[in-house]
Formats: sequence, structure tokens, C-alpha cells
Amino acid sequence: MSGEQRFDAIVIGAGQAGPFLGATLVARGMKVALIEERDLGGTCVNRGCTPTKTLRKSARVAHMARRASEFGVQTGSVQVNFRAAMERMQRRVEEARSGLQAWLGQLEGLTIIKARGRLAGREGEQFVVLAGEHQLVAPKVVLNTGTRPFVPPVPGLDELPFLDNERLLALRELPSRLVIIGGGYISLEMAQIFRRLGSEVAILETGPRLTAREDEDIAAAVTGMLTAEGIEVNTGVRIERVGKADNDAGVRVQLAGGRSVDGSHLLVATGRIPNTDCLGLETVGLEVSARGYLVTNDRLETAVPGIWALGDINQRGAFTHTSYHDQDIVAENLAGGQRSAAARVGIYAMFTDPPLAHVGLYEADARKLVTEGRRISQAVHAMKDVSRAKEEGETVGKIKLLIDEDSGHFLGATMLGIQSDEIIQAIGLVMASGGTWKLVRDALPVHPTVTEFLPTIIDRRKPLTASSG
Ligand SMILES: Cc1cc2nc3c(=O)[nH]c(=O)nc-3n(C[C@H](O)[C@H](O)[C@H](O)COP(=O)(O)OP(=O)(O)OC[C@H]3O[C@@H](n4cnc5c(N)ncnc54)[C@H](O)[C@@H]3O)c2cc1C
Ligand SMILES: NC(=O)c1ccc[n+]([C@@H]2O[C@H](COP(=O)([O-])OP(=O)(O)OC[C@H]3O[C@@H](n4cnc5c(N)ncnc54)[C@H](O)[C@@H]3O)[C@@H](O)[C@H]2O)c1
Repeated sequence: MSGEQRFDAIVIGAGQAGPFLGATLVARGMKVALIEERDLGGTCVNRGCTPTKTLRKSARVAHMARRASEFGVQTGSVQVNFRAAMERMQRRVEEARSGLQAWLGQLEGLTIIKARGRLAGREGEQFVVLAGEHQLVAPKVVLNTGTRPFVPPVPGLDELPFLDNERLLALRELPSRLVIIGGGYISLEMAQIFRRLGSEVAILETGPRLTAREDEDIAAAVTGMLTAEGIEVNTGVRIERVGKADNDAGVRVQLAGGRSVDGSHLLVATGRIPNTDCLGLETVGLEVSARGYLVTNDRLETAVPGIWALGDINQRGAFTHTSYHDQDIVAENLAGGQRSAAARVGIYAMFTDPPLAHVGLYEADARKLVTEGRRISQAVHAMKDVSRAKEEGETVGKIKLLIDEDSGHFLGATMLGIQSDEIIQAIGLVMASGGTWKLVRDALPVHPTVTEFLPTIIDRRKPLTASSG
């Protein structure tokens, strides 16, 4: 163990919050240690957003090439070079990771330590952190250790070489038939990508529908979009066990009721668990929730003053943008600001093609408010009736807007359709700025875009009733 090193702040975990907060603090003249046991950039850069969104592009190009004749373009038969697509993805990951490394590496005052970090008690006002051979102390500790895949207690799973998001992205050969357990974001994004790259794909979801959080009609539209591409969707299943298929060459998932589903590869995408179990939290008196998350106040401070929990581990978001936003809040508050995570409006996109994007309340939440006497209206518009979508030949999906009739504020929006990952932000910005629907109606839109339809959609809104029937 080397001698004790003193810092103004120690960041454990280089996900989507810690490195950026560290950079801000050193720019203010502080001395900061950034401890990362794997790769800078965390899940997003190395095994999440960056690789999946890069591979998604290869899948989309293959998909559009197959549709080429619809647009008057002749291509001949379309072949996917899986290795080349994976290599393109890896190059992008390496570029992102090395860019981050180069930027962080030249920041004066920032010490990067490649090791697993953990708290080891306190010395007066200072927290002690151990990281490999290093013993560090600082009065401020920022935890940004993210999540890892949750493996469900399915009999037989521990004896199979199943895939998770990381192992899937390391494949060298295209799976001939990919069976996916789980029907959430990772499942659906990867199902469509691998289907378009040439795999057969089957999804097995225990819940009654895919994308459990979404409105029923939206989940149905997502399911329809995936089945139209030849993806087999099984909802409401109960998995009894998994094992090798008869020919030993693949996997067999045995379902309750006697049915089984075989595949060459098995992807398990059934949620994530927080990396809080090896952090030595008990040494400073910090506790986690029943599911392992760190509880924070709206300033993202834990129950122990001087320790912050940022990103997925605080369960205030499970996205790169929420993690990054967390560090922005803390950076400003450390400089005397009064920002709060409570003030932000939840927004996200699932990057199927077309994407599903959402902000604010869901229809079911709004209906509950109606039972409490609120006057709420909803507008729904099919993408097949949006001119730009017709011109693009991509008419899947719909737009839904929820409006509070008394205040004029948007309460939420859901969009399944081309560029909805971008368009949703128009509503998100109006919501965050406290504006009303009139702002959207009166602003001058660009033609021809999907966004230009928002005023028309708003005009067609109807009162929302307490029940959907
Ligand atoms: C397949 C996939 C696709 C995704 N796509 C998107 C997307 O399109 N958009 C989006 O917004 N989000 C996406 N996400 C979610 C996104 O990746 C996370 O929300 C995001 O990475 C934020 O996480 P974080 O900052 O909390 O930590 P992470 O990015 O998880 O990083 C935590 C870091 O801490 C390190 N660490 C953990 N414990 C220790 C320790 N004790 N000592 C030292 N280091 C430690 C880990 O090695 C890791 O590098 C995706 C996730 C997955 C899995
Ligand atoms: N576009 C994005 O922003 C994006 C993309 C990918 C991942 N992510 C993040 O990654 C995280 C994890 O995603 P995920 O898809 O693994 O989890 P998820 O929680 O979104 O979905 C998991 C699904 O698995 C099902 N399930 C659980 N146990 C099962 C079982 N035994 N058999 C069958 N089904 C089972 C659940 O009912 C649920 O529908 C999310 O928090 C998300 O924020 C985000």
C-alpha cells in the first residue's frame, strides 16, 4: 500500500457523471481522484449507448437497402457483413473511449486511478477510500458506479453460456436464431438490430406486454412494428428452465404449459442491478434501498454529508442524460447554486427504428388525475397521416399529447415514429420552460417536418375521460 494521498474530492466510477464533475472541479482549482476499475465512459460508452446506436445504423442501412426498390433504387441482393458491422461499432467505441481518455488525461489536477474503489471509513472530516494499492482521503466523495445486468433466478441459467448486453456486443459470428428473455429497452433495440442483420429472433417476456411502462396502445404498436419485421413476440410466458437444445448446438427455453423455444444463442435482458454492494458503504454508515439503490435528496446528497450518489445508482433515472444531468446539478450546487433533481421532467427514447420517445406523464397517470377532477385533454395522431412520414415512406407509429386544460401546460407526450427521439424534445423544452401549448401553436414551424404537425394535433385534442373504455 502506497502512502496516503490527499484530495479535495474522490470520484468512484467513471460513468456519465463522475468524469465530467471531476473536470469541472479541477477547473475550479480542486485536486480530484477519479477511480475506475474498467474503462472510462462506463456502460454507455463501452457496452451501452455508443455501441448499440452504432450497430443500429448498420441494421438500418441493411433494412433500407432491402426496401430500396420501393424508392426506385436497384441494389441486387443485400448481404450483411456482420464482422465489418461489428468492427465499425468497435472503432466508434474506441474513438469515444480514447477521446475521453485523452481529454481527461491532460486535465491538471485530475488523477486517474485504474482500480476498484471502496470506502473504508473516515478520519475526522475526511473519507478514506481504498483503490488497489492506493489509500486516498478527501472531504468529498462522489459515487457513480452504475449498474450491471440482473440475472433472473431461472433454473439452468447458471450452467449455460448465455449472453448479456456486453457479451452480445462481443460476438464474432451472427447468431442464426437469437432468443431473448425480457421485453424492455435492451431486448427490443437488440431484437430489431439482430433481425435486420439477419438473425431469426424470438422474445420471451413474462409481463402481459412489451415495454411495460408504456401506454397499452403504444406497446401494441411497438409489438406490431417488430412482428411485421418477422420478430417472434411471446408475452405472458413463464420460463420453467433453460438448457441445451437436443442437438447440443443451441439453447432450449422451456415454458410453462409444455411449449419450448429453441435458439442458437440466448440473450438475457431482464433489467439491471446497482453496483453498490462492494463499495464499503457500511464503513461510513450509508444504507441502500431494498433493491440496492442509494437514496439521495433532491440535491443528490446521500444521508452522509459529503457523499453524493450520481447516475443509475440513485434510481432517479436510468439513462445517460439523467446521469450527466445529475453531475450538472451537483457541479452548480457546489458553486453555491440551488438546483434540484426534483425539478426535471422525465424524458427518454428507446432507439428502435422508428424510435419510441416519451416525456412526462403516461395516459394512465393522466386518467387518474381526471378522476381527481382535473380537466385534461389528449390528442392522438397517426404517423400515416403526417405528410413528411409519407414522403419518407416511414409511416409507422403515432403521436400522443396530454394537455392540462386549466393551465395550458403539457402534461406528457409519447411519440412512436420517425425522428421522435428529436421531436419529443420540442415538447420537453416547452415543459421544462413552463410554457403552454399556445407557444407551440404560435411558433413558426419548418415545412415539411413532423414537428410542423404539432399545432394541428393540438387543435384536434379531446377531453380525456377517467376510463379508456
Ligand atoms: C445496452 C445498453 C444500451 C443503452 N442505451 C442507452 C441509450 O441509448 N440512451 C441512454 O440514455 N441510456 C442508455 N443506456 C443506459 C446508460 O448506459 C446508463 O444509464 C449510463 O451509462 C449512466 O450510467 P452511470 O453514469 O450511472 O454509470 P455507468 O455508465 O454504468 O458507469 C459506472 C462505472 O463505474 C465503474 N465502477 C463500478 N464500480 C466501481 C468501483 N467499485 N470502483 C471503480 N469503478 C467502479 C464501472 O466499471 C463503470 O465504468 C443503455 C444501457 C445499456 C446496457
Ligand atoms: N434507449 C435507452 O435509453 C436504453 C437502451 C437500452 C438500455 N437502457 C437502460 O438499460 C436498462 C436495462 O434495460 P433492460 O431492457 O435489461 O431492462 P428493463 O427493465 O427495461 O426490461 C426488463 C424486462 O424483462 C422482463 N423480465 C424480467 N424477468 C423476466 C423473466 N424471468 N422472464 C422473462 N422476462 C423477464 C421484465 O418484465 C421487463 O419487461 C434500463 O434501465 C434502461 O434505462 C436504455
